[in-house]
Amino acid sequence: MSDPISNDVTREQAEEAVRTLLRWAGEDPAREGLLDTPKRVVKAYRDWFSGYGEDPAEYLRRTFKEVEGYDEMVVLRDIEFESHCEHHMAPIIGRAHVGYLPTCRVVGISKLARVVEGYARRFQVQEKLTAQIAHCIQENLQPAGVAVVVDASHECMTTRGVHKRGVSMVTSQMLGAFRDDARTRAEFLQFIGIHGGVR
Ligand SMILES: Nc1nc2c(ncn2[C@@H]2O[C@H](COP(=O)(O)OP(=O)(O)OP(=O)(O)O)[C@@H](O)[C@H]2O)c(=O)[nH]1
Ligand SMILES: [Zn+2]
Repeated sequence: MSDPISNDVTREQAEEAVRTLLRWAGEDPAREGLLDTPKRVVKAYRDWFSGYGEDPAEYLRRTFKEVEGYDEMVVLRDIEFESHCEHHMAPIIGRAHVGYLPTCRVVGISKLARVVEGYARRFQVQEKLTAQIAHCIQENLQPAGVAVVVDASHECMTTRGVHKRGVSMVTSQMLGAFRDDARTRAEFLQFIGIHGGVR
């Protein structure tokens, strides 16, 4: 399998960079317990950052004709994800809630979770992640509206820096009917368990 994230960087160069960081932190990369660490880290990066090798729009190509008689919103809530913040390369762990108002086509529900994964497995800023998910669905499914709420904890805030545990960041991107119609938005927020801003 070709390396989806390295571009012109070889696996050997990536492993050497890990050895450099280990040395910089005060370790001896030749120590027995660390010998395979660069290889493991590069493998972990392939997993965490596999989103660079994906086009999330592809997941939305396969649609079904709207289910007869159903013309209300579809909501997928509590989609767990792991991402990494682009400022500190520290984990962002949270949940995304995605809703849309189909016009004539619906998508297999797993595909909404795949879109979340495709963008989460990159270096991210939460606001950008939220907007990318919403715009991808809007552009590719052309529904009457899309709503995305992301609720996540940033390890750059919990394990370092300001050290605030239990803090989560909530972002939302509302498009179309969810933006224009307060009742549609309220219904979505009720579905995902947010009432008047309090979960
Ligand atoms: N808006 C936003 N901020 C983020 C996100 N992830 C991390 N940050 C913040 O990015 C900021 C980077 O600030 P800097 O002052 O450049 O970095 P720093 O010195 O490491 O800051 P501290 O975290 O306060 O120690 C920090 O306030 C982080 O909390 C995100 O997804 N969205
Ligand atoms: Zn950070």
